[in-house]
Amino acid sequence: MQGSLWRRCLAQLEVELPEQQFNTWIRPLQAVEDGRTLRLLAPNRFVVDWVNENVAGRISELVDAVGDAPTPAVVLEVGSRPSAPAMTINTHQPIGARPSAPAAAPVRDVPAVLGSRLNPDFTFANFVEGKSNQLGRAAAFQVAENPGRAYNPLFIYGGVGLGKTHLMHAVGNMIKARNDRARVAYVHSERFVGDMVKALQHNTINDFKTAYRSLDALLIDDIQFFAGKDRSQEEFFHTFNALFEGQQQIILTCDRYPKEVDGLEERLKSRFGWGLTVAIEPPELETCVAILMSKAAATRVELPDEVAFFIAKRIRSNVRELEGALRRVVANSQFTGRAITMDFAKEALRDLLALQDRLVTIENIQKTVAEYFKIRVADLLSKRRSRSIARPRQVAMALAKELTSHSLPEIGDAFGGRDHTTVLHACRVIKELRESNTRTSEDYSNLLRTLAG
Ligand SMILES: Nc1ncnc2c1ncn2[C@@H]1O[C@H](COP(=O)(O)OP(=O)(O)OP(=O)(O)O)[C@@H](O)[C@H]1O
Repeated sequence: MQGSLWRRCLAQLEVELPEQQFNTWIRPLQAVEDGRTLRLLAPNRFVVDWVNENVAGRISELVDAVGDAPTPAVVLEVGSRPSAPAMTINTHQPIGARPSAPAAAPVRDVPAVLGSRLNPDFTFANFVEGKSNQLGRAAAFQVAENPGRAYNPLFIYGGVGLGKTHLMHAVGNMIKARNDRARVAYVHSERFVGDMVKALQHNTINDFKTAYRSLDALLIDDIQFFAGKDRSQEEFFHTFNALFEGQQQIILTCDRYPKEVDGLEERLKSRFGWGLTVAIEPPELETCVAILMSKAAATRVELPDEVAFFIAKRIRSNVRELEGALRRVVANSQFTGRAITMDFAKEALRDLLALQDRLVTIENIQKTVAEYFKIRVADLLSKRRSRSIARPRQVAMALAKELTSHSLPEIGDAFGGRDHTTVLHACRVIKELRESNTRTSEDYSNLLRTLAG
């Protein structure tokens, strides 16, 4: 059982920390208490580093406050207890709900209704690691090594084309590589909805249910498509519960943090947070360059460093666009027989770059918003809180969220180093005001038109 001292600390931390932080960093900790020491075992070094930097002091204070004298020493390290699944610190997880997968199913193939749609090209080996995706990759790798037991569900979210699907397939491929009898299915959420509708029409919903529930791992991509589809959510809710209780692995991706998906049932949102929720951020320049080099090497194309840097600097939106640009350069070079040089790349990408130049940047938004409200950009970045500055700042933040692929922390940074929760708050306020206040609604629409045409 989980030690009572840590349980009391946990209860307090759950109240004090934002839910996402608590779920990501604190919930995965496993506690071992012996009266003198409270050992906190973290699944990997990222968790250790984060806890050390952000909450270690607070944990010590809480242990001081709630522990018996003499206060136990707190030790934080990477590790896990041997019987991890039953003892994982997960206040919602039914402990020992079902110890193992159902007894030997007669056929171990993925049922026909699902088909195995894993893409063999998406592996860990060709996934380039960088600061932006480090935690996501580490978590995915652990899930692949220990499906159903490391983090369940694993929820990966982030903007388009940043590698969520790639990571998800990488997990599936690794699970299959380690155990070719494992039933792993990748299903886009639109396909789930479509298959379910068909099953209802053809009266085969029971087969549909059995098929999904017999999996060892279910990977569902882009779950934002479930929004507003109540019957599918209902079905998925039961599938989720059945898999979760059987300790079968669930991996989900989404273009945003689960709580922010409008039209998704609360009970699903809360379940999505039971395991680990990780964000994939847009890659920084060096990672973009490394991705380009790796993709070029995979197709045996020689890509000079300076050209890789040039493409990475100019195409900043996402990895898919980056790949598209590289493909275009390579195709042109193969077609014309010319070597890939800087001049060649500039020429090959001329149209794309012109388009890119017209894309909206945060700086551009700040400039336009400042002009519109007749204030200075510096005001937007300042700490001033008067309404005449704070409201335009919130509008600018909401526009940055809507029109760019930058993450909330990046937007916060670009507005004078603000926290991502401030950006989130701004987006919510503006969304509400656009519905209730004509003035704000008009201002916002005018700005949208100016910026995005
Ligand atoms: N870190 C990376 N290393 C190598 N390739 C990457 C990386 N990140 C993304 N990619 C590549 O970028 C392309 C887009 O990635 P992917 O389809 O996984 O994005 P996504 O986040 O699922 O996007 P969407 O939300 O649109 O589904 C893929 O070809 C993928 O291989």
